[in-house]
Amino acid sequence: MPADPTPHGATASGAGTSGGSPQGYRPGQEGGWASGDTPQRLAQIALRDLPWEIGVAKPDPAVVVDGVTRTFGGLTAVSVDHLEIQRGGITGLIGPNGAGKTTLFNLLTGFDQPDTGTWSFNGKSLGKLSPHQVARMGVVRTFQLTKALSRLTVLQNMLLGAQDQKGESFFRALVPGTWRAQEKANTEKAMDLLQRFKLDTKKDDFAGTLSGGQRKLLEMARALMSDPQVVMLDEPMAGVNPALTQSLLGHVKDLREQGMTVIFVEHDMDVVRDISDWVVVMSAGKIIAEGPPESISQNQAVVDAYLGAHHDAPLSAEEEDQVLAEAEETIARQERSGGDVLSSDRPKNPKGTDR
Ligand SMILES: Nc1ncnc2c1ncn2[C@@H]1O[C@H](COP(=O)(O)OP(=O)(O)OP(=O)(O)O)[C@@H](O)[C@H]1O
Repeated sequence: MPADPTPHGATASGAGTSGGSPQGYRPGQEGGWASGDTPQRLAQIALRDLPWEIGVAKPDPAVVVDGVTRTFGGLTAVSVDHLEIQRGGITGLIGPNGAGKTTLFNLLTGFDQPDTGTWSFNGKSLGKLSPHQVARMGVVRTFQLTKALSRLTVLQNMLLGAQDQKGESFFRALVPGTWRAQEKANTEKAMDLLQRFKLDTKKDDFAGTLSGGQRKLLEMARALMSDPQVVMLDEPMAGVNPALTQSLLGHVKDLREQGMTVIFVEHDMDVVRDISDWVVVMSAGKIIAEGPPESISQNQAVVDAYLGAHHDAPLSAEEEDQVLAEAEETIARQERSGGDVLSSDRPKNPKGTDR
């Protein structure tokens, strides 16, 4: 835990009152908000003043998680007592391989169902909803291993991300005039986004021909087709070459500037420090710390469970064997499930991070 768990002299009592106003600051106060501050700036100020405590209430939470557990056989993959995600902020979710980050993403977005617990967005329960229904409510995610469909073009992939595609409905399809207009609007929107992500010249290329970084960009652009309010990014930088990293980072920051709430999983601590307003650390399914980025490296539990790991050293022969065994297990599991496995099934790095 931090030496001073209530930095800047804030108290826990200021947190937890929803309604959109950060507590503990008044206009004109040193370091406080000014009338011209953007909602994002207000979110940053509000988060900066919170105690660095697990489960701390946020001034204006977009997502609230309570008592969510998910077990696989005897393994507890996720066990989160209470977590609030501040609206309009960028929250980094970090932790060693196998900590439960992807499983938590899967649960929050309807790709998996928990054993226990509730979670909500804007006060509305997201429990028992399908991924499609969750996306309609405004919460979308991307995947560690991108789900771009290789044999569809870039533009077709984008159009798949659009909500309320009237052309998908049988009865509406009988009245093509209704969906042609929407298809046109969706195509225009897709092209705007592709331009923003510098993929417009590739619109007719098959997604399978894109580089790893370009696929990540496509996945992010596609997620935006449904006008989400919360965007959950699972390792957006993994496998991206340095030339594209800055561009991707810029796009993530842009999401916040446009008023979206961002939650992202990342192993690269430089990236986490650069873009996060708040960091949540998981280990063995539990949240072991929460705080602003600068608080994390001071937290002994985090250093012990994650940062202090010898993850920059080369793999030993035993660790290589472990990676190979896990890869074989993943492939076998993929074959058993007909190839449709979630990204959480990929092999783990025994060093604790992917760096
Ligand atoms: N479908 C599944 N079946 C069985 N076990 C699973 C399944 N999905 C995840 N697990 C297990 O749950 C634990 C949490 O996995 P998860 O992928 O959520 O961790 P993570 O923090 O996202 O790791 P990484 O950083 O490697 O992606 C791991 O021990 C993993 O092996």
